[in-house]
Amino acid sequence: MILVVDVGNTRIKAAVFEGATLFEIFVFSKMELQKNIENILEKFQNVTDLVISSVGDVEKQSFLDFKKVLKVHFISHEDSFPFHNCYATPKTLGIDRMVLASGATIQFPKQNRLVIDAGTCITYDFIDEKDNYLGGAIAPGLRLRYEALHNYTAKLPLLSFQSPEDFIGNSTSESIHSGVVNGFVYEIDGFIDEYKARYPNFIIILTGGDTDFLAKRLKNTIFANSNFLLESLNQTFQYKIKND
Ligand SMILES: Nc1ncnc2c1ncn2[C@@H]1O[C@H](COP(=O)(O)OP(=O)(O)OP(=O)(O)O)[C@@H](O)[C@H]1O
Ligand SMILES: CC(C)(CO)[C@@H](O)C(=O)NCCC(=O)O
Ligand SMILES: [K+]
Repeated sequence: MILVVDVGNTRIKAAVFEGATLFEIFVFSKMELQKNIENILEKFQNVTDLVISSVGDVEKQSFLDFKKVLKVHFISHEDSFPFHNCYATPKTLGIDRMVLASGATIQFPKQNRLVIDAGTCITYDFIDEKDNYLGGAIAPGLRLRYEALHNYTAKLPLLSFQSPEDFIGNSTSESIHSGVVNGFVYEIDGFIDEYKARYPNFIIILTGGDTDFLAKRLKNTIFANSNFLLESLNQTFQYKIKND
């Protein structure tokens, strides 16, 4: 069994796999990292490998402490990946984006793929049918937009996500919800339309913390899977051990 851990900028997500089978998912904060991993290992005593993809600011040492009991692997730019990286600055490409691109390449062979990860940031990643990773886009995620409005103005309150009544907001809160939520959805649909103008066929995979909310609202057909990064991490690791 392997334990995969995705360290994002907001939360940590972990999952236990045996082959392709996902047993359980865990979500926790950085503060509770070690305690949670200990609990997972207590529950799943057959875990032999810990596989980490991190874009967050968690100390490597927090994971290295587990070296006494299992093998610890940090997915890094030096690993083998199933795509050709055409990014002009491959070393600065986020490991989470590389893992998503691997998952898309492995799960959806021989086709153009667009991966949209709506997390702390929203990222777009495009891998063409010849398995060239081309790049994409990075923008603030949904929650970050609410926070930015509040943090960088004097008068705007910090609101929690709420579906806007209409695109014409008739109060401060409705204006904020419309700007953030409708703006987010229009932006994503707009990006997808740009990709469509360049590539007649591609599949769209949607993942990240805002998957369920977005899946209902986008006009395009998508594969919505909030566990796609965890599944891709498992597949990236299987690919790495076969190819290293
Ligand atoms: N319990 C929660 N805590 C924080 N964000 C949540 C929660 N539930 C849903 N969300 C939504 O998920 C988004 C954050 O996504 P996610 O948790 O995937 O981010 P993350 O942990 O930083 O991961 P990544 O760095 O991979 O984006 C926010 O925009 C927020 O609207
Ligand atoms: C964009 C984020 C923050 C998304 O999690 C992460 O992939 C990252 O830190 N990327 C580095 C920059 C890049 O991907 O080009
Ligand atoms: K993200």
